[in-house]
Amino acid sequence: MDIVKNDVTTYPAYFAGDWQASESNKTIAIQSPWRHETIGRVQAVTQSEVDQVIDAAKKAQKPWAKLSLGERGAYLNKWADELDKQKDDLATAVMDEVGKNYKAAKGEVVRTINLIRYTVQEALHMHGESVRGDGFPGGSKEKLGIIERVPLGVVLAISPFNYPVNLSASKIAPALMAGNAVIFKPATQGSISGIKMIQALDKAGLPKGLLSLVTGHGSEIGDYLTEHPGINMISFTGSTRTGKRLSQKSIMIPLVLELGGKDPAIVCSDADLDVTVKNIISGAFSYSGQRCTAVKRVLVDDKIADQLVAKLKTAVENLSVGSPADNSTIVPLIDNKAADFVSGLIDDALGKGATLVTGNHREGNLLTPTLLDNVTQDMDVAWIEPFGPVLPIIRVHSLDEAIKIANKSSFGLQASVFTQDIDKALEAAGAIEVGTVQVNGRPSRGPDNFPFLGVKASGMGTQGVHNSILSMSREKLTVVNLRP
Ligand SMILES: NC(=O)C1=CN([C@@H]2O[C@H](COP(=O)(O)OP(=O)(O)OC[C@H]3O[C@@H](n4cnc5c(N)ncnc54)[C@H](OP(=O)(O)O)[C@@H]3O)[C@@H](O)[C@H]2O)C=CC1
Ligand SMILES: O=C(O)[C@H](O)COP(=O)(O)O
Repeated sequence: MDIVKNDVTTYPAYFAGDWQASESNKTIAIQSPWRHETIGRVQAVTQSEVDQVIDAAKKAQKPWAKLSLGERGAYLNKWADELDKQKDDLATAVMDEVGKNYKAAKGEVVRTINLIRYTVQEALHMHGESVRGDGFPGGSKEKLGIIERVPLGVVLAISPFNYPVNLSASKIAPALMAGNAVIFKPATQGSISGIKMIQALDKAGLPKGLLSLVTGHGSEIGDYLTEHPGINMISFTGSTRTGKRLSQKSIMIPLVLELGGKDPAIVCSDADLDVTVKNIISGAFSYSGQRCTAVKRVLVDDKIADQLVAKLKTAVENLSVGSPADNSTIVPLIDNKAADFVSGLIDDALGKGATLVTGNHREGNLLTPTLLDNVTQDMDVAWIEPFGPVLPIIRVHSLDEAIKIANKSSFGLQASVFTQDIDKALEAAGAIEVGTVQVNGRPSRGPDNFPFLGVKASGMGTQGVHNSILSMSREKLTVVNLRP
């Protein structure tokens, strides 16, 4: 029941299998970050509606969990088929709503279709185990433990703006395959893409009540959802600030938090500079740096720093800047506030003596890619996540110094090490306090069958298809006491 008025669509929320307007009679306007106009309106869902959908989810979860894995998987495969039919439309929605370039938006949708199908296959191939008691001193062989994985109940999935389709489905698909019901709260800027994605799931004929989509500002309904006693697990991706709040508000339920990052690219003196530059540039600047796994600082050995900076400068100046519809790498940031934040970090660094190599032009929320050299540890840009197209270069005297600075960050998502010496790479990988170290490659969440995790302020728990299914289920032990 999308309502179109003056060319602007008002989208309903999805309450227990029905598309409905909220009783609040309030909607939220979604502004396109690059078309600079309202592209749709979404419902501001109320607390009592949250109560109702959680109640419905609780009821629908029980029969869902009784279905066989194959039956659950059939719904999800139909969902993937529907998304495949709609992939151009969905990619356009992502591009319009969050300003991702069309090619990357389409890539996100295709990745999501593959992720859903892979999740089905992964769940089909996961199995429990059994154990006999005689492995423990005094235990007996007659005690047969059957260990199965059972669902947690109702999973709350909260996604960020920058991957509105993929980071939603990567929570919803494993939750459903593990036998849970889902309450899905998309980022407000990202809701239209989320709604379109759920319209496809609805077409797959999912049982009513099993999944609901609640739109509304996190600042208004976020705490209510998080603290709700009907929620049994939260899977969250977003900023460290919101993630910390969730971990304070939620009460004794498992959480998986994928949060911010300040991923360093450590460049040793023996690095292959062409490989290094290619990876740093795409790592730092794709989607204007609005990725948690973007390269957010370079720690380069003094001996090759001049050479590296010259090559990076040329590459940065060749990046396309402009409209997502033209497939530009550098696109307008999600809003003006985000652009103000990045500009503030650049100003702070320049005020404290950093060298502007290139960039630092701004038109509204479109910032040109900016390279800062001679960044020092007293500058905010050395430590704070910009979520924008600025790359600070910190010169170091040794790998040890690079590792020390890398580890001084409060974040611990990923790090890259560029060197042709595998022993050195492995030594560094062992010493850097992050979830993942990439040797001679840019930080990256995928491929989605890999575990994905952050430590310190970058998160808690692990995603990736297999781990997501594990995190959304628990062990259940049945002990059969056999006759001796
Ligand atoms: N490690 C990772 O995998 C990733 C990390 N990120 C990080 O996310 C950030 C950017 O994403 P962004 O969307 O701005 O992050 P936010 O933390 O602002 O928002 C993330 C989600 O949380 C919701 N939210 C806001 N307040 C609350 C609350 N009190 N309770 C519950 N939910 C709430 C938001 O809703 P609403 O939109 O309505 O405010 C949104 O759905 C960056 O720091 C980035 O590094 C992003 C992607 C991946
Ligand atoms: O939101 C993010 O930035 C992602 O989790 C990173 O995903 P990517 O490495 O595939 O871009």
